[in-house]
Amino acid sequence: MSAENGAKDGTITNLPLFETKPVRITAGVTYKAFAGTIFLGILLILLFRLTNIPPAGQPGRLAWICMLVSELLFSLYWIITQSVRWNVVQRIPFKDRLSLRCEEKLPDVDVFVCTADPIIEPPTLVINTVLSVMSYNYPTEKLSIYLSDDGGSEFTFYALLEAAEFAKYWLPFCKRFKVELRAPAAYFERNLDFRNESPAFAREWSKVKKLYEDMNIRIETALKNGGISPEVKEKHKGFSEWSSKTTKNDHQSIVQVLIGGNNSKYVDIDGNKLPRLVYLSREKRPQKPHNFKAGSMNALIRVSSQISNAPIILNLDCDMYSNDPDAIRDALCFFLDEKQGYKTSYVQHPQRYHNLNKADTYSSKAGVTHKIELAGIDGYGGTLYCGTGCFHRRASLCGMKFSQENKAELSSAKDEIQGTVEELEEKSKLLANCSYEDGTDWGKKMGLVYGCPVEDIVTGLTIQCRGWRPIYYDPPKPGFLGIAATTLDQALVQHKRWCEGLFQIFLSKYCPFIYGYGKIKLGAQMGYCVYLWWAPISLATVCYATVPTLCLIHGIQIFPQVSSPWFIPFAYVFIAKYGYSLFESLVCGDTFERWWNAQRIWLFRRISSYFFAFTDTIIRQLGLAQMTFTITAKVVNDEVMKRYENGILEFGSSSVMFVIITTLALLNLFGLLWGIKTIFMATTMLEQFIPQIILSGVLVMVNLPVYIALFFRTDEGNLPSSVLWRSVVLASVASLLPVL
Ligand SMILES: O=c1ccn([C@@H]2O[C@H](COP(=O)(O)OP(=O)(O)O[C@H]3O[C@H](CO)[C@@H](O)[C@H](O)[C@H]3O)[C@@H](O)[C@H]2O)c(=O)[nH]1
Ligand SMILES: [Mn+2]
Repeated sequence: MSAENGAKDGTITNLPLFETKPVRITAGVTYKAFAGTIFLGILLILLFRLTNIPPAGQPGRLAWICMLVSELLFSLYWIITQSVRWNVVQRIPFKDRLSLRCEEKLPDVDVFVCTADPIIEPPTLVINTVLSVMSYNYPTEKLSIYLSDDGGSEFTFYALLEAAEFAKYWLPFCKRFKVELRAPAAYFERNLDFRNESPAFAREWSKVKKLYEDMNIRIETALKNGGISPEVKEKHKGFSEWSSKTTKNDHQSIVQVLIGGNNSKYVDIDGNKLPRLVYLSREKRPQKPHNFKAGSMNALIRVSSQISNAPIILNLDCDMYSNDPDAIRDALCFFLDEKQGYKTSYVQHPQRYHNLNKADTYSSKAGVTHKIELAGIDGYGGTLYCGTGCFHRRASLCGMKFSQENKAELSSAKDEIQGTVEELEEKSKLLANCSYEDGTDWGKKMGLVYGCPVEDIVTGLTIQCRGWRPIYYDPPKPGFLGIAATTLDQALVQHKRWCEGLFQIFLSKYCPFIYGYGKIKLGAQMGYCVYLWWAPISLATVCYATVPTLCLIHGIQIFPQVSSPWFIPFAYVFIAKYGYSLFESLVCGDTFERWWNAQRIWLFRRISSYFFAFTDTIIRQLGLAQMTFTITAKVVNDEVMKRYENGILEFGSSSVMFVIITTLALLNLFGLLWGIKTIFMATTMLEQFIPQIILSGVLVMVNLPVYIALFFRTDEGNLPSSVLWRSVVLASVASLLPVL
């Protein structure tokens, strides 16, 4: 307290605006000793495999070699994952000091929100995100919000117009009553106890809620009618940009400054200025590649440089609303700190979600990833840029190299910007045209990097390699909340895209070990590979989930028998690894149930998403296919939602991914049944198969919901019989084929 008081007489300037603390979930030595024992176990396993390869001609030789390769892959991966556990750090900003010291020189901030499709990403969802950032506790004259609409939809434009109107009530309401949650949908969903509130509040609350609901109805009605009424269209010149020929993939640039300029109509009902609000839909032509989200971000960077040119940029996906009205101030501590701030390129928040069910069925929470792994990479200065919830320094995002000299202040550049709103719009349109980037460094050395489905990760890497130091900030109260996948199909498709992109980075010139060599720390290079290796590691999992079972069915032994001393390292590594994984999850706030579900989802991802990502990436590397980007759906019907809330896995289609999952589940069921039969027949060879029977048993337990969906469920989310037949055939053929 006394230090804070000292601020007034200036002594506080030597107190930092943020602090970095090491995090220990176990004492360093304990963990290192423990990891050492696992490492020893791994070496013994590899030694056993190497020294016991069956001679040529004996059945099971190939199977044995597959196991050897898998164990090698697992071992390498285990070593890689150590990097993110040895140097975990926590960042703590002091926004009170910021307010005391920097209130006058707070920089301008531009917020970019990306949307791409009015059906998959409903306009009412998009404007919730927009409203949550418009109402930040930040000087409104320093705040600009840009919505990039890759859907080129007049519904989204219309919704944004409505939001601009509603903001006149919403902002004063939030500020007057210090509302904590500033995304209206989420806010009004909460039950309030009006007994503790003043009558004035209750009155305002009902009034604003009514305004909000009416607005939503207007937007949804327009969508349902498939068009916007002529009366509405007359009210804004912007609608003239749409004609009957406008489609998502074929239209000119549209830039509309909805709020901005010094016109008095841009104030809220209390007479306070509103933040600037801009709608952008960059030009799209069918013959021109548009580079998906990366393309839209680069158009945003250029257009905003024309209109507000703020030195700090916050980048959000359309489903990710701000959950903390002070998030900008927290982030600024990392940029404005007098000693270290000038090195900061971006401040990444973890991706958190507001729609998780209790069991976290699809393991979206990823507690260990967020609390340990990502914070562990930060310890080596390698924080990943994750595409949303990220504050950037405009200079570093635009390709500038870090140098000690450019300690340039994060001052605002808006004085230089001149011209009427119309002039700005016209100039900006040119910057959003698809031909603008021809022959430039955009997508290569400037802005977000093109050509990769995880444009964020690769862009973050290039920024670090230019000498900047990003920060991973995981606040106790989530800064942003998005929508997690609510069906298995969505979850697997999303992970397939990520995994493909990640593996592609590893195979490209951006491979961290090569591109990052000498530029980022070894720990960071390894940390990247925890994710970039998802695809190749899946091969080891596919092998482990099939080969031992197939061997079991054919009476081929693949693990040391239980009485052999060689069995000890296998058992130890298995138990220690999974035991520690459970411990970590619990420490990160998960429950046993969530951890168990996570194991299932990891298995599913690896045998389907990641495996397909591996094969597809190889095909793409051979030049046989082109990059795609499947947008993750953000809405599902009520029935699906109900099942999700009850933690029931949602299959409901005959996707190939499901066929693979089911085939493996059935195969292991066959294996286990064969094992049980052997136990009852009590033959002498039983002992040597116990490890394989246990493995099949564990896999069967993990797959229980699959059997239930196959044989017992009758709801729409079950596994269709076509999947059953196909996988029965596949599993039977696999078990009948001889094991080499
Ligand atoms: O052509 C496109 C495609 C997508 N988007 C936007 O990109 C965002 C992310 O797309 P989404 O389908 O929600 O993908 P996710 O898998 O949820 O996104 C994660 O992974 C992406 C990389 O694969 C990152 O870009 C995202 O920021 C990150 O949240 C959304 O706001 C989209 O509107 C565009 O603007 N243009
Ligand atoms: Mn998303």
